[in-house]
Amino acid sequence: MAIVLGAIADDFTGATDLANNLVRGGMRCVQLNGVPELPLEALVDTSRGVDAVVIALKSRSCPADKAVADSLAALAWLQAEGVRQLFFKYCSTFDSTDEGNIGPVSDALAERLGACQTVMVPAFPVNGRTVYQGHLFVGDRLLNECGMQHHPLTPMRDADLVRVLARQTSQPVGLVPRLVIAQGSEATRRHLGELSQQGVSRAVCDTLDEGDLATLAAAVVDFSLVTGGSGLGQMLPAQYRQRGWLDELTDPGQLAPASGSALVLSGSCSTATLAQVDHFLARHPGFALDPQALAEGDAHLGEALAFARRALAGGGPVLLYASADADRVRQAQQALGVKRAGELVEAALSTLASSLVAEGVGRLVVAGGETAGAVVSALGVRAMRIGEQIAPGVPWTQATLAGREAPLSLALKSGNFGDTDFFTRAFEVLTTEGAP
Ligand SMILES: Nc1ncnc2c1ncn2[C@@H]1O[C@H](COP(=O)(O)OP(=O)(O)OP(=O)(O)O)[C@@H](O)[C@H]1O
Ligand SMILES: O=C(O)[C@@H](O)C(=O)CO
Repeated sequence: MAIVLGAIADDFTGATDLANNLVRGGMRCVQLNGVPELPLEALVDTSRGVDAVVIALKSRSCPADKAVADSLAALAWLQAEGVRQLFFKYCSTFDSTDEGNIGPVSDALAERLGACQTVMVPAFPVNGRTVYQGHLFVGDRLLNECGMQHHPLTPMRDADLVRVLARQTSQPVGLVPRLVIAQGSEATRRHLGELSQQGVSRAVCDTLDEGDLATLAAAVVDFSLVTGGSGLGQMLPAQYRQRGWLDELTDPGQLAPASGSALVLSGSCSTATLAQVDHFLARHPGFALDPQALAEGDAHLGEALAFARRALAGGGPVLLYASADADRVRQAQQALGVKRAGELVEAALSTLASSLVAEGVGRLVVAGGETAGAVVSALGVRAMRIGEQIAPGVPWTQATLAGREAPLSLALKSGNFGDTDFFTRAFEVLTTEGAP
């Protein structure tokens, strides 16, 4: 059967989040990192069939024109592969700035696809992200009070998504309210049609729970372009199956047993990650990277590497992190600039990953989407298979690396996903070589 869904994710953790939900919905899904340069068949084994391809980009916080260019290149590749529906995946906390990139990328994709209207469905209720009257909540807090107002790159200081999106696009933005969604998919489709007649081409959708997501999935299954978080991706496979676009439920297959030592790299400063770092450090060794020390030369990075080597020789797992609270992030950003502080951390974690994977790390957890994009690109990971779920939105994945016999097991954790014990639990749920 043809590829049903092509997705473009604006960061790497978001891509594995979506791929995970598609696999759990019974789709055979492949994640490709960066705009592919070769046809699918040249990149992965397609003999079991592929229902969905998720392309991970690092386009969330780069300049809007680059995000648009990369997304259009990814779309061209997906169109050449012949996908039925296009999904633009962004964060369940709608991470963006007033310049973009959600608005400009959605506009460019819609224009190229000839889509008169698309929906914005960021909600991911299982992880506490819901939308009501167009306002995004994380748990019981509005988006701008949940910690996201301190994000190092895309601080979210407004919870009203209609207003947030309106600042990023010249397209008219409207709302599909819960009152309509509660009446079912027919009423929702009708409401979208009415909005379209009024010229509203971007529809932010309220969503309180998975029932609402299922209703929305049924209402938009025939749209050429949908946008949102992985929650919508969780519900689309059932719609595709009803239309006969998918084979009966497929077994996503198991990953090979993992091998090699265990390392966690964290560049995420999100609230959940900070608690996970503390929890890990109470049990295992860790080294804190300081962006200002990194700016002074290679010595700090050398210390981190030496620390990791010693600790990994002791059995691991080991944590190397730049994760810091809002005050320390602000301090680093004031001294170095926002961009440079982020780049120094991403470059350091990428260098550490490359050295330590070459020396035998085989189980790697990376926290943070931008961080994961940098690390995974530095490792040269082009394609990933999805395996067991560690927490909602975070699966183990496996990649084949040039010059490495055993596959690398990789988990890319979105900043605010996972319970406090995520970094230790991740290694416990992974099947390792020699385990009974
Ligand atoms: N101590 C620090 N000072 C300044 N910037 C930092 C510091 N630590 C990390 N950063 C930067 O902050 C950014 C964090 O973004 P990242 O996407 O990796 O995490 P996240 O937003 O929590 O994750 P996600 O996008 O998956 O929710 C990165 O660019 C990282 O390099
Ligand atoms: O949707 C989410 O919250 C995540 O997949 C993500 O994109 C974090 O970067």
